[in-house]
Amino acid sequence: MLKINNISKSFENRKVLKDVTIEVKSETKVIIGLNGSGKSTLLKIVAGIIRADEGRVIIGERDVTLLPPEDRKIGYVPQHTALFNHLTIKENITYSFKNRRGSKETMEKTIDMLGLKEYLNCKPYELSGGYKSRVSMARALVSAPQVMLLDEPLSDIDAATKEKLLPEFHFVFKNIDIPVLYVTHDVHEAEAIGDTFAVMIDGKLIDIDSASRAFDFIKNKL
Ligand SMILES: Nc1ncnc2c1ncn2[C@@H]1O[C@H](COP(=O)(O)OP(=O)(O)OP(=O)(O)O)[C@@H](O)[C@H]1O
Repeated sequence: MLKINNISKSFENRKVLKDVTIEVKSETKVIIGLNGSGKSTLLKIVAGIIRADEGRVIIGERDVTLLPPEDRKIGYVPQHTALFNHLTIKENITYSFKNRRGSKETMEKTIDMLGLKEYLNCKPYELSGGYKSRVSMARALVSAPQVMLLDEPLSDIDAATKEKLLPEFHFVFKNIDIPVLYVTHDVHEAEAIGDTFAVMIDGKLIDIDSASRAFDFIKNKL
């Protein structure tokens, strides 16, 4: 279980997260929101990249609020993630594996689930955008995280490739059976990947019962 309790954050005296509280069980919770509503800031706080002004982040029984990113056991796929072009796909994936936990078995399972076996000796520039997304996902998964965070991981991907990837990612999330927090502004993507949904409006997070209600909610609040 991931618990985000009463998180607030200001930048230059402007409050961008306002008392955000959310619980994510072993499920994929999608946060839908407009540009600038605070989604990436929330993920970065959970990942430990930036510090909240107030509030706590709890993973299972561990309060990780003050821990550095590498001690949180979190897999994080940032927006516009970059791969190392001079390294092979295998080296890109094992790069984080070498520095963290995770077993050879987890690595092989991840590579298998994401259909990357035959590309291990390629360089990133030889792969399509869709396959690069699979590699970014694999890189986050090989260290056997207790929570996965994904910040618009398919924002650079064309619609047809997205159609193909979403069910595959859905399968991966079901298989790893940990809390997954997935950020997007695309309602169709949210529906395809999510078990539960929340909408971020101007720094406030509200649980909603279906992705299709997100924009009604946003319009009513604007
Ligand atoms: N380091 C920073 N310094 C100052 N302001 C920031 C910083 N990071 C984010 N902001 C501001 O905080 C607000 C929320 O940004 P955030 O990136 O979290 O939104 P978002 O919902 O992820 O949007 P997008 O979909 O465009 O990525 C924005 O107004 C942004 O300009």
